[in-house]
Amino acid sequence: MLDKPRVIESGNLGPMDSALVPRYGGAATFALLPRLDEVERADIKVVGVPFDSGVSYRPGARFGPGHVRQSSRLLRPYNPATDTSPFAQVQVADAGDLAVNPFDLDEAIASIQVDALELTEDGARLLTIGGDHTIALPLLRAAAERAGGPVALLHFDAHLDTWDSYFGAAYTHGTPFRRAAEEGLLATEAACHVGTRGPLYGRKDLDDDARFGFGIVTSADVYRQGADAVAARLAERIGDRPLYVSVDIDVLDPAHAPGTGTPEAGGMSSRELLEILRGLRGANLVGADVVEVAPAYDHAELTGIAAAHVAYDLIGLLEES
Ligand SMILES: N=C(N)NCCCC(=O)O
Ligand SMILES: [Zn+2]
Ligand SMILES: [Zn+2]
Repeated sequence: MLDKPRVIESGNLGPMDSALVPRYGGAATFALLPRLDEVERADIKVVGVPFDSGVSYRPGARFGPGHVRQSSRLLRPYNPATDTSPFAQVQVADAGDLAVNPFDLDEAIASIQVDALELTEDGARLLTIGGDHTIALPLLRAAAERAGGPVALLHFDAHLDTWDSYFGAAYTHGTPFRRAAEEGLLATEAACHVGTRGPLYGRKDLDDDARFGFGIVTSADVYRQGADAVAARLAERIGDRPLYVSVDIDVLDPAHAPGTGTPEAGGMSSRELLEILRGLRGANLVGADVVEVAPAYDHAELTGIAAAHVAYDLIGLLEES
């Protein structure tokens, strides 16, 4: 059967209809959505960046996009938490994976930026699946260019990722937000890390981070204050600025997301992360990524499923922006 029945709402081509086609068969697109070449145009494009040449510990996030797509087969079209059907009001499509050079980091970063600009030329917004966190830098460059200036940033991560360099290298998965701040891509008064925890190299890491203007909501803050209060504070800080959201899946506790490259104990639950995202409804989201899914360390698709659900809620936020 070549022409598979799809859910169609408001003229938008949605996921394959899992009541009529086995959702576990055939090649996976994100949430079984149509490929970009199957639609005339798309308002939101899901794109994979299979790249992990910037990692400082376990490799494997290059397999993240394929794994998250596989883990997204069970997503359904209606999200009761927000009373919305994220694929109904706008056209969402899977743009496949970027062809990124694994042997030349500079070329990879440059090409991700070019491709992100090309994919958003028609006004579409991107939900990117990584890939290691290095890719957030070119994605932020493209987002700031499209927004016409610095963007607000919510960075969900166990790590600050504002370190300066590793082995003398300036472009790594531990440094993208320092580079972004140096390049003036961020409205740093509206930039915040959420979910940070774990040992640092020294007190200086926090001082440097504060000097760039980032706010910090630690994993312990989320635990003590709760998701709703944290989301309200973040929403206030962001205001109506164009917002980019970057989710490093290691923001979740290793119990919720074991399949990642630099795991740290004491993290948020998937429920807390999803509830914070839902508390951001009304924000002016211009782009988002979910990165650092390394399937070789995943069990029972825990990490892939968490990443797929986070991406699904991010699409809901993009759709409403
Ligand atoms: N972006 C992620 N996932 N990790 C950064 C860890 C940097 C380090 O090795 O200290
Ligand atoms: Zn991290
Ligand atoms: Zn990170």
